[in-house]
Amino acid sequence: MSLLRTRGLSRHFGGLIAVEGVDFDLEEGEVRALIGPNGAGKSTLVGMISGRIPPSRGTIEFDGVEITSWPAHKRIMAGMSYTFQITSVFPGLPVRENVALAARRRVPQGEVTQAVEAALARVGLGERIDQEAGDLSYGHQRLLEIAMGLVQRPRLLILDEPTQGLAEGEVAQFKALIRDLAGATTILLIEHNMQVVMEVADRVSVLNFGEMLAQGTPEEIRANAEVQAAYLGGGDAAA
Ligand SMILES: Nc1ncnc2c1ncn2[C@@H]1O[C@H](COP(=O)(O)OP(=O)(O)OP(=O)(O)O)[C@@H](O)[C@H]1O
Repeated sequence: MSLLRTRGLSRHFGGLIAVEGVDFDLEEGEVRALIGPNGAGKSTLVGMISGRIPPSRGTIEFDGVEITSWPAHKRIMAGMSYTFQITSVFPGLPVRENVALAARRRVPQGEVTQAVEAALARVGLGERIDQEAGDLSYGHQRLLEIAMGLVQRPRLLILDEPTQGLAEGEVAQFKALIRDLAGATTILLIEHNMQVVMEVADRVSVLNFGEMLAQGTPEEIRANAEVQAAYLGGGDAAA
């Protein structure tokens, strides 16, 4: 059974069709990359999956339960974790406190300290646990965000452009982390860096103008003529 399943999922903003009729299935334990040109609808799609954006039409099931109208916090409780672009980091609080706050909803009180330390060690920030989050480099703040997702022990971890702004060494660390998590945690990754996609994803889904253009292994996607025309051939993401 799929862990996540959408049927006919659509979102319109006034007359603009951001996402249209998307049927999307994620199998338990897989690493899936979601790619597509700028404005293709990737953030809108994961916004609907994570409960931040209400769909105009369609349904979402998580672990066999229809969750289409559930608020975001209820989805987190059910094991869905969504990390994006630093906005959830409190710069004035120590790294440890940031992760502990993220742990609150999912981790029993007595296990929080250990869970926080384990999550930070996993992303390579173990030695920075007592620093103020605002003093971390941009790349380390991105890794902190991932730790804040991981500490929730998610069944589905959704990462929105996790390598954006990371230094080369941090990207390598990120790839190793995803390989380490693969199998135990289902991962959905919005990613522009094609090298990362090719190296870590089991399967790739391509959105174009709000519709699912293609899905397949990284090799199949790389060889797909339609995808090349829409995406890989043209813009900066081909690198
Ligand atoms: N709140 C909104 N109001 C109006 N239009 C929106 C809104 N959010 C997104 N859109 C539009 O919907 C379309 C899809 O946007 P979305 O951000 O989902 O694409 P994306 O694939 O994530 O792009 P990027 O790679 O640039 O982040 C775009 O045309 C965008 O301008």
